[in-house]
Amino acid sequence: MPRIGVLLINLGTPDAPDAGAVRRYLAEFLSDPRVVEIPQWLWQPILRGPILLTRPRKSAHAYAQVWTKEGSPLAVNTRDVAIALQGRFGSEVMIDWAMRYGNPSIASRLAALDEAGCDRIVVAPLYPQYCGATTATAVDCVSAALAKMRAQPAIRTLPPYFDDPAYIEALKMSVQRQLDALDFEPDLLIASFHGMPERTKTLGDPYHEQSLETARLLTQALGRDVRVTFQSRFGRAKWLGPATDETLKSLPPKGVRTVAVLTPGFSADCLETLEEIGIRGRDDFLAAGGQKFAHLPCLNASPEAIKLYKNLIGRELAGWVS
Ligand SMILES: C=CC1=C(C)c2cc3[nH]c(cc4nc(cc5[nH]c(cc1n2)c(C)c5CCC(=O)O)C(CCC(=O)O)=C4C)c(C)c3C=C
Ligand SMILES: [Fe+2]
Ligand SMILES: [Fe+2]
Repeated sequence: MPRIGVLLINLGTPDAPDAGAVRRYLAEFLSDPRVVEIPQWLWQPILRGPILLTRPRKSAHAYAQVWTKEGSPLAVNTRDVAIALQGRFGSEVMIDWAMRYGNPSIASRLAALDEAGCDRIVVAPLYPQYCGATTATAVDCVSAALAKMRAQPAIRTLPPYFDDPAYIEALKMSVQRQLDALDFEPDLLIASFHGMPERTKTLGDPYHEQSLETARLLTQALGRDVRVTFQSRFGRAKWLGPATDETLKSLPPKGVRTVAVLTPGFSADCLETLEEIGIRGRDDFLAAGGQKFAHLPCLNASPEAIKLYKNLIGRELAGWVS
């Protein structure tokens, strides 16, 4: 019987690409005070009113464009990482996966690991850069589930790995492999990270700094420039910039005709990479006069990714496995 569990956690996704499922998902996600840091008495009427009345239909349309036969890309890619990683560990270690919002929930997979006899668990939020809205809320959710258990497992959490040489190496290998497969040499390589409200930086969130450091190390490793941008702006507040969409539109008039965009802050391809970058980003760039556009896939369950996670998680298992 396995005694050690590993729970890979990713952000979350709707159960289906329809407005009802997207509404349920967005209601849970956007009610998290770690994600929208506005007092709930003020925010809930806005969320339950204009946002949940209009956004689900628009988002469902976007999800439908990237949905796969097996389900949401984020869930499928995260599941595939868990399956591939299980093959790299012995039967003493049980690898499972969960979504912070939606299904499979963190509480349900922790319960499954507990039932399988795991009394030691490594919690691995699959976010290279720490952010209150991603890493912290995943750990909060684990803690909330543990708070309901009489006999708790021992817990270790995977630290952010934004500057880990193993992560930079995985990104470098993956980017080089994908650039080699293109039929063009891009004038510019862009690293697009998910955005955050700018004030979270002043409040002490290290996300911005860690994203810039990842890009700096990747620039060094690749020996070529990497332009940093931030995507997926939400709401009216000022977000981190420069914005990916505005940057893509501004480049062709400046003579940049071909680009390749990577999304190194996302461990798995999802709506934000496949639709926002792969479809809308491409359209924006070509409409502005660009000639060739490539969206480079995330690490997903690639050999580079599995080698990386084996290494990162293996370190957390020190003293727990022989
Ligand atoms: C205030 C709103 C949002 C913050 C803050 C935010 C931070 C944040 N998000 C990710 C990663 C992902 N976000 C995804 C989808 C998504 N994000 C927001 C809003 C905020 N994100 C919304 C409303 C949505 C849903 C889709 C939409 O309606 O536009 C996803 C993809 C989910 C999927 O199902 O594919 C990911 C992944 C990070 C890393 C981050 C902070 C660093
Ligand atoms: Fe997001
Ligand atoms: Fe988006």
